[in-house]
Amino acid sequence: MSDLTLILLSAGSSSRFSMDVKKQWLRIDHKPLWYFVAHRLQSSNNFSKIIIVSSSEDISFMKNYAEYTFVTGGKTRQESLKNALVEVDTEFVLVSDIARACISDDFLQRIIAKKGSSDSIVPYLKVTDTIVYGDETIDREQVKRVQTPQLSRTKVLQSALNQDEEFTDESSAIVSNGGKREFILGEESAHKITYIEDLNKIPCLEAPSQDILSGNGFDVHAFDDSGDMWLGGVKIDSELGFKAHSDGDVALHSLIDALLGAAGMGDIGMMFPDNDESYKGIDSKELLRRVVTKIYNFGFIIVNVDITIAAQKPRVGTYKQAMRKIISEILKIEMSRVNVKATTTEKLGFIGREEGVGVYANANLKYFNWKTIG
Ligand SMILES: C[C@@](CO)(OP(=O)(O)O)[C@H](O)COP(=O)(O)OP(=O)(O)OC[C@H]1O[C@@H](n2ccc(N)nc2=O)[C@H](O)[C@@H]1O
Repeated sequence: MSDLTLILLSAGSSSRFSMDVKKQWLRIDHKPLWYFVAHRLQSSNNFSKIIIVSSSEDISFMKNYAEYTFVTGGKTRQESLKNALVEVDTEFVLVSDIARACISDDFLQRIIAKKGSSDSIVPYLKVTDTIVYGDETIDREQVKRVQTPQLSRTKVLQSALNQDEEFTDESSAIVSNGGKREFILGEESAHKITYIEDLNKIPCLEAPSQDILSGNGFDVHAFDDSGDMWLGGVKIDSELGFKAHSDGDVALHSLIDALLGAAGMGDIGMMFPDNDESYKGIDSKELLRRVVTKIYNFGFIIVNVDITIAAQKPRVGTYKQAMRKIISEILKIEMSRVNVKATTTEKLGFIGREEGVGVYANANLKYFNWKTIG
């Protein structure tokens, strides 16, 4: 049984990355970055446990990829680390930032080889530039650029993090609390992805797969006599409405299921339960906006969508263009990539008996190709 646990911190907001996609969801082939890093480190060493720290929204999607121990992060890196340490039951712990994607096997083994020789094993890089601190030029031989992963004695680290002061790395907390650290030479390839430009400095990452990811949706709603009918994001002139918890826009619900399906994110009822009071009467365009935000945040782009409304009534011909316009605006794609069509069922079945409307939808996604930027 290994005496070493791996903690990967991936709860950052990616605010400095300033793109729709959160950096932990950049793809390498089909693997999101967080999973690429965890899988790469797992292949290099037999850890007792691998703990991934992220937001609850990310964790619910991360579980699609692997069965690691997932821990919800805190407001700061230190708080996230304290949350993760609760799950550690080994003498030693290796902590790394998910944004350091290209940690080589040699680098990892050099750190692990030092296990036990100090309270904290800390990789660093030398500085070659002239360093001016305030107005004073300081001796750069004394300056170290500290990296992760850092290997700590678990109990020493837990004690060090109980101080009030916030630290940006484990070794600083440990030394501040009277512990010892030993520096070892790091490596440039363990560069941390912070800004978009950093993507050009990460040699080990191959481009995302360019496969098309296809999903489909189907939804049905019965008519009611509310006279408040919304369909495809557009108000329909009708004495009828749709029986529903939300505004009943069955076309947008079907489109949402197609988008979630293509992304592997389950279905609309999982994301917006129809017994949740906060969705009572909600405008389904708002539900679609939340899904689109999640789609872009998690590293997808929308290629095209196609919607088929199966209904004896209302006739939707005159509304199609308005539907395509509002849907393309919400999806942030050209209107030419949004198709809306309609069909009757030749008076067959519940649709033919004018009891309600059914809608089929297809959506095609791709991974955001970060290799084409910067
Ligand atoms: C939009 C919302 C929110 O207001 O309600 P409506 O306005 O349509 O009523 C819901 O998201 C609309 O969810 P939708 O998925 O269409 O509702 P349902 O068909 O009742 O399914 C609800 C949930 O039950 C699950 N489900 C459904 C059918 C089934 N045989 N087994 C299941 O486990 C589905 O995975 C779904 O997550």
